[in-house]
Amino acid sequence: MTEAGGVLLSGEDFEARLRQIGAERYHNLHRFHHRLHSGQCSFTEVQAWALNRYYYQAMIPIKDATVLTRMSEVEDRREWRKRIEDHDGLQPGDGGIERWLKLTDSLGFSRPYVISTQGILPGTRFAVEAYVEFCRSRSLLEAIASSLTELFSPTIISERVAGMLAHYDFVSRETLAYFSQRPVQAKRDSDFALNYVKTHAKTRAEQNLVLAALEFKCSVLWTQLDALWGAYVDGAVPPGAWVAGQGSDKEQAA
Ligand SMILES: O=C(O)c1cc(C(=O)O)c2c(n1)C(=O)C(=O)c1cc(C(=O)O)[nH]c1-2
Repeated sequence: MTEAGGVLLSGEDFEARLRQIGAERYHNLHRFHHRLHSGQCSFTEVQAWALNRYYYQAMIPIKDATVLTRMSEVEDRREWRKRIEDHDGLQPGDGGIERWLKLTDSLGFSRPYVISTQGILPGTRFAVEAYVEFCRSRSLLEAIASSLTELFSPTIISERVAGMLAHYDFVSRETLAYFSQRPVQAKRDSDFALNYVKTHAKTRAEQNLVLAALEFKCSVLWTQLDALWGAYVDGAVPPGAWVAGQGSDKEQAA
């Protein structure tokens, strides 16, 4: 049947279109990730990546909390709240944000500096804020669809951990512990999100909104890496953003 936006895609074709977006646009294809995973990043570039990505990590549970408030089904909330628990942990010293801070600790940053986010790039801030705002203002279907990049994250995470362990003597399995939990969590989360969009996008127009949400999210991830490349590989650090030596434990103590 033809309707607004085209012919309704079968579940199989719809999923294939989603996977095609990942194959063409996911941030595993970005040159910054090739540089990071193949050992070509300087220590400063790895520091900049970890410092900036902290903001993404810190905002994910806030994004997920806004999505949760719009879920009217108990089963959906029960599933979705696990995402918040993964990042915030169930007690102090636990959870993904804490594990990310162990990474920034190991790279020499002081925690108050990282948590303040004062040194992050404007490009990081704008991209992450756009993601949170998208999830706040668009339909629940689009908000859930925008998390579907996680379908593709287990592969990039295994490439990243293997590559970074092989090439950088300043990282270890312990300092990369954040990533040890993510593939299982991402699989669980993306199974739920994929099933949700396949069940709830009942018209082609809705399917198109889901596809567009995934494209938008790929751009959120891509833009963050563009910002890192411009600032720390090309050397055009925007005014006010972190430069090597700032925000360190040593600076804090001085
Ligand atoms: O390491 C990565 O490349 C990567 C990618 C993504 C993603 O694809 O959005 C997430 C994560 N990691 C991640 O750790 C994470 O907690 C996460 C949550 C979400 C989301 O959209 O709700 N994506 C991602």
